[in-house]
Formats: sequence, structure tokens, C-alpha cells
Amino acid sequence: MVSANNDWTPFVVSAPGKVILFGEHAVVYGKAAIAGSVDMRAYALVTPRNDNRARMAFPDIDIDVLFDGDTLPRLGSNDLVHPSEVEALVPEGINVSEGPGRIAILTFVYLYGSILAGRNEGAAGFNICVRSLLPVGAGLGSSAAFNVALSAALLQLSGQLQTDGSGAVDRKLINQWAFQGEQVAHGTPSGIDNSVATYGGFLKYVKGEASVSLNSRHALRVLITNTNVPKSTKALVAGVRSLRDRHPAVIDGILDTIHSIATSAAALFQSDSGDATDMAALELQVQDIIQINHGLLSTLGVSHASLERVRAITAARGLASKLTGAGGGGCALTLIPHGTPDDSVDAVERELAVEGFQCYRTVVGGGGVAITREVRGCSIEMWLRSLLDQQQQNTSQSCSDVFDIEIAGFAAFSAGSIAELKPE
Ligand SMILES: Nc1ncnc2c1ncn2[C@@H]1O[C@H](COP(=O)(O)OP(=O)(O)OP(=O)(O)O)[C@@H](O)[C@H]1O
Ligand SMILES: C[C@@](O)(CCO)CC(=O)[O-]
Repeated sequence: MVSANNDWTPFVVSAPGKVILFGEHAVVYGKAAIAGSVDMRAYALVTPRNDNRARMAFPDIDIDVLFDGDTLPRLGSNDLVHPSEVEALVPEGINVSEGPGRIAILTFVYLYGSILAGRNEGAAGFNICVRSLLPVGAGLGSSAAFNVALSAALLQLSGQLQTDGSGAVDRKLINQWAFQGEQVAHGTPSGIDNSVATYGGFLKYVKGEASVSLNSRHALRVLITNTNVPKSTKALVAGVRSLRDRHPAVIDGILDTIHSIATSAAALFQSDSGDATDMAALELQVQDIIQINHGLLSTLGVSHASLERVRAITAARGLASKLTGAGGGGCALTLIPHGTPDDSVDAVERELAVEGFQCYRTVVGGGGVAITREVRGCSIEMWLRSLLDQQQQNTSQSCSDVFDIEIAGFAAFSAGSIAELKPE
């Protein structure tokens, strides 16, 4: 908790990105969608200062701002009609020009003003530095991972997180604030991305209902391919709407089938016993419904030549792929069943790279938000620096390797320079 003498030790909060496995587009019409966490995470390092200032350094998006604590707003629950109206409360002299930095500054001001309101008095400054392994705007929920990490960091600073192990309460609180942060950025988001980033694992989501965590014992290995083809979610959603307006009975039939796919997937994940034979059977079924779901999305007109190229390249090696997210470019996901030889995956990645696509080998279904307060053998700043160095120096390394290092708690890498991560 923030105190006048500010003698707390630095900590790191991390939160994962997400991928939609089944149900995109149909979810807009009240059908079910299934999403899972990916093991690519945003990391927020929080360190104390001996003054009343707050420094937010987001080097991935070239943001480094020092706020005077007295100029930041203290928001009561009725001060804004909606979180997206926060712009007027940004302290004078802070540049909020267009671009990813604008949203990040607005989100920070909103969450600082709401979560720390009335709770930090006197010399209660801090530095917060966020680094992320998630590409921005690729459909992998970088914004939600950022908001969950930021909300958890500010809640921890304000002393609102329990220290008695009542993680469920904490996650609910973190998720509520992260959703508010998402509203600053996106106006009316569904809430699925922040729920996955908070709770991790696999979630079933239906618009207007609380998301349900599915009890899967296994994580799925997937290859995510960013086609780098820019897409407009808004235009793609509008395209499906206009098709449905023209052929309501036909399109509703397709949306209902997508709903059945999502609910079948939920039942599969829910009944997963953790047994290896079950895993093989589950993966076979998942492969089938990946193909069917993609076919239906393609019929809705939201595929793209680049996504069909991913499907052809992966199908040639017996792997099933579908678009994930809005389609029209963006990302595809390919299931990598256990037992798939590494050299097959390497070959697929090489072929996809030739097309100008970017691949991320990742695992779906890992943990949600986590706070790391200490590691063995070195400072937490050095640990985080090492973690990110490892990822950046070896881009062919899968993110799950990096994540395993985190789970192991500590690895003695070369320390590297920590200046980038530790403001000042
Ligand atoms: N590494 C980062 N550092 C600071 N802010 C970040 C970082 N990554 C994401 N953000 C925040 O998230 C915003 C990006 O949100 P946007 O919705 O455009 O991308 P996304 O969440 O990756 O996309 P999608 O919703 O398609 O998954 C940025 O403007 C910034 O506010
Ligand atoms: C296409 C869509 O279903 C998912 C985009 O990631 C749109 C939405 O749910 O808001």
C-alpha cells in the first residue's frame, strides 16, 4: 500500500492476451463465443519514488510522461457520464495527440483518478513501466492485457488487493476496473478480452451475461499467424449485418450453427479430464470444428485471400486453421496437436514467413493476471529485464518457453541494461 514514507518494494504485474477460438461475429447476435488466454503477456513494473509524482513509461508505444500527483484528477463515481469522457480531465501541458499513446494516457489518468482517489497522500509517488509481448491491434487483446495489468498495479498500490489469499475477490475487482479501462479505449467493448486477461484459461461468453470459466485441464498448442493485412472490425461486422438483412433466415441458420460449435467446444473443454487419451480425442474434435467454423465464417464473407493462404499452407501438413477475431486479414490460428513433430511446425512457419506473415507459437489456456513480488537471487527489475531480453534476443523462441521461465520463478540470464525498464 502507498504510504507517506513510500518504503514498499517494487513488484511486477502481468496479464495475458487472448484469442477467440470459436464464435466470432455470431457473438454479436447473442450467440456463444469461446476465448482462451495466450501465453504472451503485458508486464507492468512498479517502483516507488520519493516525491509525489507518477511516471508512466510505456516504451513499446514511445510514451514517457511524468505527472505531478496534485494535478491528476480524483474521480468520484458520478464525475463522468462514461469513462470515455476522461479527456477533459487530463492535466494541462500533457500532449494527448492521436495514436496508441493517446488512449494509454487517457486510460492511465482515468484509472489513477478512480482507483487511487483519496488513497495516496503525501510523498506517494511511483513509476510504472509497461512492456508487452503482444502486438498492438492484431486481435490478440493487447489493450485488455494492458488494462488488466495497469488496474491490478494501481489496486495493489492503493492497498485494495487482499493479502489473505482471497484471489477470487481480487480478480473480480481487477476485472471490473480493467473493463472500465477498456471502455476508455473502446467505448462499448463486450468485456470478453479483459475477462480472459484476468481469469486466464478458457471462457465461454454470451453478450450481456457473466462469462463462464471452463474447467479444462489442458492447454492447447497453437500457432497464431498475423497476416499483417489491415482489417476494419467495424466494416466486417457491418458486412455481416447487411448480409443478414438481405437473407435473414439463411444467415440466422449459419449463426445458429456457429453457436452450436461454440457450445460443443465449451462442453469439450468442460469435460476434459486431463487424461492424455482424452487430450488426443479432444484435439481431433477441436480440429474438426476449427475447419467447420472457418467455413461458416468464410460463407459470411469475412475471410480473406491471406487467411485462405494460411489455411492451404497448414492443411498441406495436416493442420487445421481458422481466422480468429474479425477476419478480413488480421490473424489466423492453427491447432498444433500434441505429438506434431517440431520440424513440421518449423517448416510451416518458414512457408508462412515467405508470404510476409508473422507467426507466434503459443499456448492457449494458461494463467490470468499474476503479481510477482519477489524472485530468488536478483532484483525484480533484473528478473523482468532478463525475461524480456530472452524473448527479444531469440525471436524464434516460442513464447511458452519464456512463460515457463516465469513459472520457474527465476533464471540467471545476463542482466543486460535495466534502464529501459526502470524509469530513471
Ligand atoms: N505495450 C503497450 N504499452 C502501452 N499501452 C499498450 C500496450 N499495448 C497495448 N496498449 C494499449 O492498448 C491500446 C491498443 O488497443 P487496440 O484495441 O488498438 O489493440 P488490441 O487490443 O491489440 O486489438 P484487438 O482488440 O483487436 O485485440 C493502445 O492504444 C494502448 O492504450
Ligand atoms: C467480430 C467480433 O465478433 C470479434 C472481433 O474480435 C466483433 C465483436 O464481437 O465485437
